[in-house]
Amino acid sequence: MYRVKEAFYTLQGEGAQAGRAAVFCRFSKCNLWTGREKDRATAVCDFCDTDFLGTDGQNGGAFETAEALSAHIRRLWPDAPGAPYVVCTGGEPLLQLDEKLIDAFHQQGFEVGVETNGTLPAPAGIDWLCVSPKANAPVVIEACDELKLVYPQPKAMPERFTHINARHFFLSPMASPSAPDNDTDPVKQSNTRKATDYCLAHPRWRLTLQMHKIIGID
Ligand SMILES: C[S@@+](CC[C@H](N)C(=O)[O-])C[C@H]1O[C@@H](n2cnc3c(N)ncnc32)[C@H](O)[C@@H]1O
Ligand SMILES: Nc1nc2[nH]cc(C(=O)O)c2c(=O)[nH]1
Ligand code: SF4
Ligand SMILES: [Mg+2]
Repeated sequence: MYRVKEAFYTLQGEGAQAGRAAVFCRFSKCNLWTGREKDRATAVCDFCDTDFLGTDGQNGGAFETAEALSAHIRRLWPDAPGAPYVVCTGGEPLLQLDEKLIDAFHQQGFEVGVETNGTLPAPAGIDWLCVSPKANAPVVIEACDELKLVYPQPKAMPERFTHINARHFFLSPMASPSAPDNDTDPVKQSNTRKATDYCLAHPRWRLTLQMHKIIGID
């Protein structure tokens, strides 16, 4: 059984695939926060900008089989040329994503991207793996396509992750959890300046912005 909070067609807003059309499959649950506001202050990850509780979002639900979920996601891809792309996110997708589901997405013609906090092993077959470490949570994934670190995190500064075998190293300025866009988020504006300064001083790192919050889409 796979539990999905929501699924929607949009542009990937972050990282090296930013601007690419994708179906986002947002899995329910996370291992670093319950998703309840009352628990945020004591959570390992306390800045999450996402509601991943339950299965009640748009196109959400509980799916008995990998075939059922992959067919559901396929229906959200347009009938037009261009390589179909699904981004598995959450919550923490690696609590649920298994090889069976990756195979089923491939059967439907999708390339499979994953956004993970890196604390759980990744199944084989992922086409694009993005690891985004959180506070002092141990990262067990040692190779990925992109390392996308939310900045600044006092317990997860960039130097801790440069040993990871990644094609790209990104800093993503930390947004206020509930701000709908950048214009109404002075904390994010200040964090963007800090991330910019870090990248200028450490050119291995590149700046990435949450493009969807700039252009006002999901
Ligand atoms: C909601 S998480 C879900 C996937 C996975 N649990 C993870 O943390 O990578 C999706 C992406 O949003 C980023 N994110 C979450 N809260 C954020 C915030 N307040 N500001 C900037 N990025 C944030 C995460 O770091 C991650 O790259
Ligand atoms: N457009 C858009 N791009 C994204 N990239 C990563 C996201 C996520 O929440 O995993 C995300 C998201 O929520 N929306
Ligand atoms: S950002 Fe990722 S790791 Fe942190 S609480 Fe949200 S879903 Fe979990
Ligand atoms: Mg998001």
